[in-house]
Parts: sequence; C-alpha cells; structure tokens
Amino acid sequence: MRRSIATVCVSGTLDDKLTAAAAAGFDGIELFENDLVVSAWSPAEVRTRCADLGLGIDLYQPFRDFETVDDALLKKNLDRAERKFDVMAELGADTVLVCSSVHPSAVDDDDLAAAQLARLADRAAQRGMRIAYEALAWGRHVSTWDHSWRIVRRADHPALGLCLDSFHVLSREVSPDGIADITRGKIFFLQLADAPRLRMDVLQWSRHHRLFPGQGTFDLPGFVSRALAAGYGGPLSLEVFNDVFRQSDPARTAVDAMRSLTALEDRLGTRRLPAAPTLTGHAFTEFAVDGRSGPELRTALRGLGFTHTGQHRTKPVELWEQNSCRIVLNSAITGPHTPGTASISAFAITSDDPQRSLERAAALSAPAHPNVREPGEAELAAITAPDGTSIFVTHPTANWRADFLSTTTPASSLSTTPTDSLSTTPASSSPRLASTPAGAGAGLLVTDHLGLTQPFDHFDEAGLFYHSVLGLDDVAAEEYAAPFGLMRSRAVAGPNRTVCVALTVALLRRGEWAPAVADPQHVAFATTDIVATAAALTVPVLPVPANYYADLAARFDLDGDFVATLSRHGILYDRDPSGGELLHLYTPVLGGRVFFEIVERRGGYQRFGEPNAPVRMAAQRHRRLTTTPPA
Ligand SMILES: O=C(O)c1ccc(O)c(O)c1
Ligand SMILES: [Mg+2]
Repeated sequence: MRRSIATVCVSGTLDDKLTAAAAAGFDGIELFENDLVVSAWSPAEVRTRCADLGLGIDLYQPFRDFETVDDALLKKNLDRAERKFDVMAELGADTVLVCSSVHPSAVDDDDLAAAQLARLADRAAQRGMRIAYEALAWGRHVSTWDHSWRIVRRADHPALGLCLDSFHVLSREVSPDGIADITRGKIFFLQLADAPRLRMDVLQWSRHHRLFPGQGTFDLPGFVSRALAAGYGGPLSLEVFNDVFRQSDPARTAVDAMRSLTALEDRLGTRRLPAAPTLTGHAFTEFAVDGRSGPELRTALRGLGFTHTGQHRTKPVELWEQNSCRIVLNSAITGPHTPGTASISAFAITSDDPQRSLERAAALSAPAHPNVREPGEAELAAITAPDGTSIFVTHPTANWRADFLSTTTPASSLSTTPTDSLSTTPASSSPRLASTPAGAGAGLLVTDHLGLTQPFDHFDEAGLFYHSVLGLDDVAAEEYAAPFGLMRSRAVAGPNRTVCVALTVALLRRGEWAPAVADPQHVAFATTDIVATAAALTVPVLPVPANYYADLAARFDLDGDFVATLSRHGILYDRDPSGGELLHLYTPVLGGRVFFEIVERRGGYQRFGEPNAPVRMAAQRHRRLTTTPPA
C-alpha cells in the first residue's frame, strides 16, 4: 500500500520535513497548513519540490470549524474554502481534511451538518477535489467516527467521504467494529497513530502523546484491517503529534516512522518481511573498557566467580565465562570515550536463522553494523540498536569461541577446532578455545537480562525496534519515582525470556543537576540459590540501608530470620500478586557507568524488581560519594 506521513510528525521547516520523508522512503505526505504558511516556498514551488523528491501531496489539512453555522457564516466559510482550494490547485493536492467543528456557535444538527458539507463538497467537486470529514474526539457535537459516518451518509455526495484517524476512533468508547461495514469507497483517507492508554483530557492526549503504530497500546492492526475490509485502498498515513518527535532529528524520526508502518503492514499481511526467527539466548555481552575501567571490571568479574577463559587471536579482547554467562572485555575502543569509563558496546544473541534476522533488520531500515574481522574468524554480523549498541546475531552452533585462544587450560588437553566452527585457518599455534564449559564459579548460570538506559529522545523508537526487528514482546512496563527523577521502564523478551532487555529512561529530559550515574547499563545473571551465591562472592555488593529492610518486613509480612538473611547479603526482595518472588543484589557502579545484578526468580516471578530500583539508585549514589576522592 502507499505509505504517507503528515508533516506534523517531524521537526523542522517544510524543507527538512520533505527531505526526511523522502529519504525514509515515503510515497506521499499530508501537508499541514502551518508548515506551508511558514514556508518561503510558494505552493507551486512546494509541488515541484515534492515531485523532485518523489512525494505526492496526498492530503491538505486541516480545514476547521466549517459546519452547522448560520447562513452568514456559511457564506464566509465557503469563501474561506475557495481560497484553500486555490492553494490546493497550485499544490496539486485533491483532498482536503475537514475536521468536525469545535466552534462555540456550532449547533447540534445532523441534517444541517450534512446539507452544509454537501454544499462544500459541491464546490470541491467543481474543482476536481474532495472533502474528507474527520470526527475530532473533542469535536463540539461530532466526536465519534460513527457520528461522522451518519452525517456523510446523509449528505450522500460523491465528493464527500470520511477521514478515519485511529487516534480519534480508538481513544473513544465507540467500537471500531462497524468500520468494516462502511460503504465501499466512502473512506477517503486513513490516518494512523498509536498512543499509550492515559486517563486525561483527550485533546491533550492527542496533541502531546501520540506515537507511531506499535509504540503504544492501541490495536492498529485491528483498526486498519476493518478499513481494508470496507475496501479502503488509499494511503496508510501517519499522523502523530508528539512532543519528543517534534524536536528530534527529522531524518531519524522519519526512519522510525517508516519502520512502524512497515512492521504494521507485515502484521496485516499487506507486505511480506522475512519472519523474525526464534531467539534462543544471550551468547555474550561486550564491554568497552580502557586502562582504568578494564582492571576494575576484571576484579569484579573474578569476584563474581568468572574465569578469564580466552584471549582473542587478533584483538585486545578477553572472554570471561561462568557456566552460560559470558562477558567480553574489549580494550580496542573506537569513537568518543571518557577516560576511565566502561560501557556495554555490544551484546550477542543466538537466533535460529541469523541471516534471516539480518534480512528482517534491513527490511525495517535497521542499520547494519560493519563487522571488521580477520580471515578465519567467526562471522558475527551485527545490527545497531537505537542507543548505538551493536547486536550480534549468531547461530547457537556457531563457534565464535574458537576465535579466542585458551588462557586457562594446558595446550595439550584442549581439543582443536571443532567441526562446527566457522573458522578454518588458525592464525596461531596456540590452542583455540573449545566448547569446554567454564567452572561453576559462584553459581551464576545464565544471563537473565540486560538493563540499558536509553537516550531520552529514542525510548519509543527503541521499544519499536526490539519489537519489530527482533520480534520481542513487552513483558513489563512501569513508571516509578526515583531519587533523581521519575523513571519509565519497559522490558522486552523473546519466548520463555531466553533473550530479555530492560529499557529505562527518565520521564523528562535530564536537567543540569544530574548527580546520579548517567545512563547506567547492567547485566543481570541468574542463580537458583542467591544466598549461596552471595556467600561465594569475593566482590563487595551494594550496601542496602536498614530502612529498606524494616519497610520490607512490614510490607510483605516477612519472617525476621529471612529478612536478616537478605540484609546480611545486601539482597533486595519483591513479590508479585500471584506469589512469585524475586531476590536480587547489585554490585556498585564500575567504570563510572556499569554494574552487575544477580537474580533468583522463584515461583514464576516475571518482573524486574522495579520497586527496588530507587533503593539501588540511592545506594549507588551514596557509594560513589563515599568511594570517590574529592576532586
Ligand atoms: O489536533 C488537531 O487539531 C487535529 C487536526 C487535524 C487532525 O487530523 C487531527 O487528528 C487533529
Ligand atoms: Mg487526524
């Protein structure tokens, strides 16, 4: 289907917006009148520019407060419309959106609305144009799609049809089911916007909080499929009013927008993408470290029971392992870097079909990450996530470990290159790392999840990215008050949570006063006995205040001995309504930005201990104050 975007969706002048829409691959635009009014280009110049960029002007909008007025005002409104038709003629646009009136003098009279809209449609038809009537959710008398349809049906004019906007339809209680029964050809235009479910004034909700399809909780596939059932064959057009998108890089927002439409079409079956393969686990997490943060992380990993098992054959890269938990420390940092810091630069996940994972990513405009590798090294193709993290996608049987030379076992006792290795030409006579499991360590078994704080402008983009590109589903969404501001979190995971990423962001753009750790990142490992694990650790864990345990005992009515055990080991606790329990502990912040978490999930607990996040943040702040020497 034809894909369009309203100019209001992205930031900038009309030139910026058109350039961004065309670069992202859109076929057309909805031209917002304000964008034209402030433009130095004449309508004819806009038309030429759009044509040069391969963009059609699919809709001109909005035309407001037209219907159910007295005769004198009707005449004025028709004159006003004629002037807009002149602009449209110059633009080469043939459809104008008329939104239901919000004017105080508009009256509640469907016959009058139908008659006056028919007169407007007459005028439009004389110019070869058409009117798409849209019920604003806050329209004075017409605020639901079915009401606007009753009026359009009553007017019965070939140049008058409906504009259905998913926001106005799905934000109201009226069921969208009947859309499928709208007379064929009477839906002139379809506008798509998602949104979070908020309890607030609907106009404010619409003007500030709309999202691209797939970023909120509205049933966009259900909405569009009903319009398709009614024979709609026009553009799928995004109309998203969003405070963040309005001030973000338009080129990037347009790509995000295109990804949302492509993913929606994939779900609708109107566009076929390579299906998202099943993701089966976390293979490793890579940290970029330097001469100061590297030793700090090595000490911590050793204290957490990890063994330095391998050294990369050609790069300053170390592999650390404990059961199925794997950390890669990469000292070959490229790009801007604050001395002494560490960060999660990449993570690797296993996929049933890595090639298909990459093809799907490409079809959804997710940038591929060029993987610099030497001959004979395992192919680890990567996709770049919205926060810049590289995501390697590898097959469960691909032996990327063979790129590492063993640092732990005598050469004679190691097997040579396994048959499933992608590497064929050993670059060194040292033994390659075989698939020997590392030691039991402190009982950390597998990576439970990654925690990645997102850049403020890209949180919704990130959610859509993980859903659409990797095929992950939402498993938790929370908002909570933390010491340095309100936080929002959203976790995405594959089936059985084999791959899981928790995304967090501050609810408001951070201010200048930002004493908390900037954009912290972490890896959580799972154990089945956190008390035994805690006892085996030789790294200091994050101290948790006594006040927390006093409150915990009261909140959950916990046994005194149990709370004493938690407190002794710095273990935090949470319980879900069905009795599932989480026991978890943290390390202090390492390398200025990263930390580790250990979790024990009991009884099917699925969440992330969000109520404990503020406790962790305060403790990490306190810990920094007490361990960082004054400047
Ligand atoms: O917020 C508005 O006024 C407005 C204008 C035009 C639209 O298509 C719409 O959905 C909302
Ligand atoms: Mg609209």
